[in-house]
Amino acid sequence: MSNSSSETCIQLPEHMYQKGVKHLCENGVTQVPKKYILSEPERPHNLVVGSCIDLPVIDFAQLQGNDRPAVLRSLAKACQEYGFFQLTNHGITNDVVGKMIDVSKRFFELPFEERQRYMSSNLYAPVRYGTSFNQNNDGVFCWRDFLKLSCYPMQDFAILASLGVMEEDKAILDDANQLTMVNCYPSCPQPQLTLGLPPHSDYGLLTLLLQDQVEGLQIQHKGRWLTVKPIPNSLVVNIGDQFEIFSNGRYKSVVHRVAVNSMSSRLSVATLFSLPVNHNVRPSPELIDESNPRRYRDTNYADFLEFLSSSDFKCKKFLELRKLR
Ligand SMILES: O=C(O)CCC(=O)C(=O)O
Ligand SMILES: [Fe+2]
Repeated sequence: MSNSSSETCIQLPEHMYQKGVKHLCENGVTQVPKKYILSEPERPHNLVVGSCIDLPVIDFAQLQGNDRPAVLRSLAKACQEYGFFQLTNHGITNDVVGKMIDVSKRFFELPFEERQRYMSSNLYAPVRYGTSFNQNNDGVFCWRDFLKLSCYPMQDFAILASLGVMEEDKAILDDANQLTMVNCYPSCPQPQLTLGLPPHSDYGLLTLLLQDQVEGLQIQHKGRWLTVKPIPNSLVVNIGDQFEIFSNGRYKSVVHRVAVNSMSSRLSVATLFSLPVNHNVRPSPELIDESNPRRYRDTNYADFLEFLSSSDFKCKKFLELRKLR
């Protein structure tokens, strides 16, 4: 397959892209339109040779038992080294996990006219069907459609115990926001030219990700892109920017991206847990001392949204801007 040059690649009217990738595919697009083609250095080069990793696995059932101290140590190590881990035995039954994936797939299989009812340009709409990352702003579009759902927040955070912070700091979790992004990455005729999601870190505290059995998530580790091997019925958990700040840099919000493939469509359900819009996040006082001074300035979600609408969404720039020098 050739690396299509600008002379041969297709261009469609802008309103076609705004309707989403699935809609394009349903309308018989067999080549990646120019709108989605990344510049040469930004393209995924390790689609074929990309190494697959087994992320550290945390067994949630063991966390509740006698081995808790050892499991908390493994959890801390995973958050420091990878910023990611897979969670097994999380208590959500396989039946519920299967139904979540199934109902999500069925949404994207609805006729376009049905899906379109949920489209909105308002970033705060509680239910929103959209495409790319930020379709109002993206220069190059990514090969993803999504359904965003505002949810009732979860409550239990063993991860705070792994950092060793005390009760009062758990107040950070009061009034938190929970957003669920159901991501659909349709199969792509030229996956070497585009990405399902560009390199980014997640803005919130934590992200829990349920994925089907199709590989695609890649994390940056020691300068390489590593593909996460899905474990059936498990959740991938990753540290977000707010948690990196709260932990004063002990835990890492790691850059990741999504590669697409020509064989099958991929589905993931990402639940992003973050602080309320106007709540400031700052390093926990318990994690600051003379030898480990405060490393980040106060920040909130409104700052992040402003960053998103004002500049290109690239790598870790937001977190870099919050660092104290
Ligand atoms: O689909 C995936 O595997 C990752 C999704 C993701 O990174 C996100 O929604 O922030
Ligand atoms: Fe992400």
